Amino acid sequence: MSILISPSILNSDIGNLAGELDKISGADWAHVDVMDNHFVPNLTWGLPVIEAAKKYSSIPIDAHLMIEDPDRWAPAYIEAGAASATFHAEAVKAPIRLAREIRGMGGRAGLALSPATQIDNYIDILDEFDMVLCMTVEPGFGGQPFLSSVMPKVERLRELIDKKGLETWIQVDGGVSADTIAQAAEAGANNFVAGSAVYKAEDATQAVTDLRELARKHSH
Ligand SMILES: O=C(CO)[C@H](O)[C@H](O)COP(=O)(O)O
Ligand SMILES: [Co+2]
Repeated sequence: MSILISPSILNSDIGNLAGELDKISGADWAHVDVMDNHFVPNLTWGLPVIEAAKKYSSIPIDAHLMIEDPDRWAPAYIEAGAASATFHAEAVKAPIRLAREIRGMGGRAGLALSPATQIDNYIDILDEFDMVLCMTVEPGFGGQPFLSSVMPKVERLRELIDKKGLETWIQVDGGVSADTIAQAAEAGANNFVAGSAVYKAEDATQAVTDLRELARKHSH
């Protein structure tokens, strides 16, 4: 399974969106965190930023929707230009219907699990999703420490996906850095979101290269 690096623009200089996206042109995806101040206690941005990112960069956009009522809003993110829309298990009402709608529009459908949410309810419907996002911080803010306690869930998910012969990506998001990416790769994640570790680095482009190398070295 390919290793994918998806820098989060959460802590980038959003006033210079085009330049900030340019710094990560060597990455695979640009992770855009949408927060509504209801699902999480923080407010970021919505559809216009997806449209702008699409306009100013050719990197595929990975929309992480930390919002209430994703059933209503997620398709609009694909319509706005995101290649992938990830909605939270804790917020969605009809995950199968929503995933099918996203896929029907040509997008990738992602299911996000907050740290305390288990995968048991989704095991039989894993094939409905292109990606499962295992949050390694409580959603809402960048710069929080990585929760190693989520790794057994990643390991179990990797086993289930492989046993079923699926191509579903496992994404980890939150506190991923040069110090923590190895554990996530060893547990079986293949898609790594890194916000602070990229945008607070002196050289964001180099940080992406370094993270990719570490993830490759530790994945199996
Ligand atoms: O979804 C998120 C927070 O809810 C962010 O994607 C995540 O926190 C990235 O930032 P950092 O790498 O600094 O943790
Ligand atoms: Co995110």
